[in-house]
Amino acid sequence: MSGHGDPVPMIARKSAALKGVAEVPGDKSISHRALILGALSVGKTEITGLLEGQDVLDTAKAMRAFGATVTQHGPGAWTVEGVGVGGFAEPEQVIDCGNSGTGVRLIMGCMATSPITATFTGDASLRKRPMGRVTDPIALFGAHSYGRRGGRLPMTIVGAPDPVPVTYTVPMPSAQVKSAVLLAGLNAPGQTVVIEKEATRDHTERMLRGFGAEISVEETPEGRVITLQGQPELTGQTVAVPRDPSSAAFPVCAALIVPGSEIFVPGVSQNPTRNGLFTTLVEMGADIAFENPREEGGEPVADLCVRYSALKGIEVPPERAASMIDEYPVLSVVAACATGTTVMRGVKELRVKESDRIDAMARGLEACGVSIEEDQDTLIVHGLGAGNVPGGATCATHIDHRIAMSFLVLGLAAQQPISVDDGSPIATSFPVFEDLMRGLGAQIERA
Ligand SMILES: O=C(O)C1=C[C@@H](OP(=O)(O)O)[C@@H](O)[C@H](O)C1
Ligand SMILES: C=C(OP(=O)(O)O)C(=O)O
Repeated sequence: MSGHGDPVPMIARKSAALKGVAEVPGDKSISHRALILGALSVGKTEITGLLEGQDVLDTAKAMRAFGATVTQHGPGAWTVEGVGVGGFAEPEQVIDCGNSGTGVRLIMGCMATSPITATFTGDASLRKRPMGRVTDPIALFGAHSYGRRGGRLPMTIVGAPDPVPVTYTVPMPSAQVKSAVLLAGLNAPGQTVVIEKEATRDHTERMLRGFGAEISVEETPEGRVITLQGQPELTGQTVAVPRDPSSAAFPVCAALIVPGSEIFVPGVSQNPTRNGLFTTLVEMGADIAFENPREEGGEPVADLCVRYSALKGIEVPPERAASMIDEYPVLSVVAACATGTTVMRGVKELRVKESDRIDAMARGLEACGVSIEEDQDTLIVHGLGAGNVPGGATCATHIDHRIAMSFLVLGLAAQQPISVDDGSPIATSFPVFEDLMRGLGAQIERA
């Protein structure tokens, strides 16, 4: 919701070894897509393991506003009775996507080729984020958009009454933009082609195929060429949402930096377009066993067994950035506890997330006594080694869940407690974070 309530200051203190099982919630990206594709299908979609974070709840509400019937039956168990491709009704009220870039951008895409008008808004963080990256390609289908200067929310989209198919090369590595174009292409006649120079998370492609769309992906020297046949009949499916690797990152990184820790994190998605953090941590010397690899709900998953490790800084290959884009904040915390320097290049997309994540991490790490270097596209952290981060600061989270969780993780291993000014945004993606971390032995409290 666009209202951002009272701030919730939180504090994390140096903790004894973390132990136990961390059952992290369902994947946020897949949860949004399950609701949206369910709404665009004919018949009933049954979802288990849905993330009940605020971002996803806002998408559920939006799908109701466009005419779908979305019902919760129990924890994580939801059904969607869809209206079919091209069947969206015109919402009577403003669509409030709260804190969620994924929600607003994907929904703008899927209404842009229907003869309806919708107005979108979000919280103070989302209202600062660029929407031109979606309104540019949907204009090619024939949609019009009227927003604030700089392509900011609130924004009204007038859908194309007679959409034409589009061939579009995504100018930045963004699964949200790729997905918005594919979802718009669903209700255009003929073939919509999306070209991405760097592979980004592929849940939309996988799920569109699973719901019955004709979609092909070709790896070419120019990048991944995705071809979608327009106006398919999508039919309701059963979707088992795997656990979110981006949420798993927090207990995993906490266990790596708190001496003596050993935790088990079951059923985490290992989709190769999402698992860059785990590859990076192993290169830094992390003791992570990937047990029982299997397929669940069309995604590769594994159980992770993670033990405290003495880590060393590395240079993260820039071409890995898209597969770990949301994990750089917590990686920079791990880097502060490693020996040597960790270089993260090719990360300028971090500047347009819920906050400018390069700036937020740089300022917070400096306040905690860690030395950093940054430029527009780079963050470099000079690690102090395990147990040597002074801490003793309050870090600003800028309505950004991942910044809040990252500094709370650092507080578990720092010499002095670390506070965050506002932990409330954690509920957007990981509503059980506090309880889950405390269950492992982490000293995290509301301040
Ligand atoms: O498509 C998605 O579900 C997402 C794509 C990424 O954003 P961009 O597309 O802006 O890179 C990521 O940061 C976000 O958390 C979820
Ligand atoms: C960037 C993120 O989400 P969104 O873009 O959906 O707000 C995130 O969850 O880290």
